[in-house]
Formats: sequence, structure tokens, C-alpha cells
Amino acid sequence: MYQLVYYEAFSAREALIEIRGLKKVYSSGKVALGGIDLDIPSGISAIIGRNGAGKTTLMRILSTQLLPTSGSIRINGFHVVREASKVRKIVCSIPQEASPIGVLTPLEQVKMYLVARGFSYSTADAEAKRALEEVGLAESMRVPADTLSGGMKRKIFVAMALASGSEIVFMDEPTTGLDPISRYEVWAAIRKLGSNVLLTTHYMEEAASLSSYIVLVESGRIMNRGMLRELLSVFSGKVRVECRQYQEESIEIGGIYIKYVDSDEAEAYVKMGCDVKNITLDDLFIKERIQLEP
Ligand SMILES: Nc1ncnc2c1ncn2[C@@H]1O[C@H](COP(=O)(O)OP(=O)(O)OP(=O)(O)O)[C@@H](O)[C@H]1O
Repeated sequence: MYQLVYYEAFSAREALIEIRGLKKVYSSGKVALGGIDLDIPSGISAIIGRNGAGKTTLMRILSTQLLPTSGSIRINGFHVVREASKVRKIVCSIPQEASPIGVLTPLEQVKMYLVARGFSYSTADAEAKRALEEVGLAESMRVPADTLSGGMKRKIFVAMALASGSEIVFMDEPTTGLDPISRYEVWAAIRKLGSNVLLTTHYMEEAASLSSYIVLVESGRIMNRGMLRELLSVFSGKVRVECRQYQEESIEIGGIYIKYVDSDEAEAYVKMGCDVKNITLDDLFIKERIQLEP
């Protein structure tokens, strides 16, 4: 049986976002968030979880688009409900369903966004061009957005965040549906932001590649959280073996028996015809399943 290790790698004083007792119950009675306590540090952080885990609900509450049922949240010290207008000035939120207006060019869209945020027209023009060049859209900033690829369209929103100079950027599933090349390009653009970023994703690889702090959400609860290296350190010296035949102390997922063994035991499993894999963030979810097994 694996021990769940909880690491608090930064003190609460350093938290960029402080969440206490956050609950969201929709009018249908669905409990989307079941009383969350969480401190998120500065830098790039990722919330990962399966469909329906509560990621979008959390992001919408943090970006002041949805009211919580109870609990409190402070972002840079500002209360997200009582001081929502102050929070809106320091955050930029890119929703999951965001898509550009097809007939407008990337330059027009970013400028429009900046003017709406209070930038003068000339500053908006200069900042929009700078940001679009920065994310790799220099060549395409003057063509209608509906002629661009999915990855390029997502980059328009990253450019908006970049140009806005917001302290904190929320991105809900920034690369869902993109091909691997476009995903890498969007990741590069996100890294250029230089702001604090909180993103949600289904892709473990995305969370691992972009973020230093990871939060695992499941059914409206925090399953685990911590710095990436620390979360994975519970698997130190281990590998994952996947076998088609039953193994003791394994968990069966989709007809495959999975267990964790010391790396020097791996060869014996290879001889039995099992596959041996390096540890990834997926293993945190699998480990949780093992702990829940009777
Ligand atoms: N407006 C709503 N009314 C009622 N229930 C809702 C509403 N929005 C979301 N839910 C429910 O709340 C739960 C959490 O949904 P949420 O969209 O936050 O999950 P998610 O982790 O973002 O999922 P996904 O990865 O599929 O986007 C789900 O069971 C969902 O069906």
C-alpha cells in the first residue's frame, strides 16, 4: 500500500491565491466543489482532473464570473466576491470555449480587448503588435481569424493575456483539441507570458511541462497538491509495470494489471512479457485508485 505524502512546499504567506472552505452547489443540487482549502503559489500552476471534476467551476469562480455558494478566496489579497472589480483589473481569463471572431484579424481582436480594458488606442495598437509578434503571429496578424489554424487561434488569446500585462492569467484547457505541434507552440507562448498562470488541463504532459505547482482535483475535492518534483518523489526509484496477466498487489484498469516495483525488479517483469514504463503524473491518479481499493 502506498502512502499519500502531502508536501507544503511554500508557506501560506507566499500564496498568490488563498482558497478557504470553497463550496459550489449548482441550482440543480449538483455539488461541483465540496469545500476546498488550497493555497496556490506564484509561477505557473496547473489544475488537473477528469471530466466533471470541477476545474471549470473553480476557474470561473476565481475569475469572478461565477459566485461561490460559500467559502472565501483571496487573490493577491483581494477578496474575489467583495472586491471583484479590483480582482478583474489584475487578472485575465481565457475561457475554455474562447474562439476569435472569424471576420476580425488577430490584431483587431487583441486591440479591441485592450481598449475594453482601458488602454488608449495608440498603446493598444503598439502592445497588440508586440504581443502578436511575441507569440509567433507576426505574419498572420492582419488576416481574418477564420483562415487560421486551431493553434494560431488559441495563440490570439495568449497574445491578449501577454499584451494586457495582467499579473495573473487564468486559462481553462488552453490546448484541448490541438495537434501536438500546435500544442507545443501554445506552450512556448504561455512560457513567454511572464505572468502568474493558472491553467486547467486533461493532459498530464502539459501540466508536467509547463507548471511547477500541480493540483489534482477529483469529484470536487483536492486529491493531491504540491510541487511537481515532490509529488512524484513518492515513486522515487520505482517504475510502473503493466501486465496482461493477474499480478499480486496490482490494480486492474481496462484489462491491464498495473503495479509499482523497484527499478531493479523491472527485468523480471519484462521476462514475463509485461511492459515497464517510467513514472509520469498519470501515476498519481492510478496510485489514488490503489489506495481506494478495499
Ligand atoms: N451550470 C451548471 N449547472 C449544473 N451543474 C453543472 C453546471 N456546470 C457544471 N455542472 C456540473 O458540475 C460538475 C463540475 O463541472 P465542471 O465543468 O466544473 O468540471 P470540469 O472538471 O471542468 O470538467 P471538463 O473537464 O469536462 O470541462 C459536473 O458534474 C458538471 O456536470
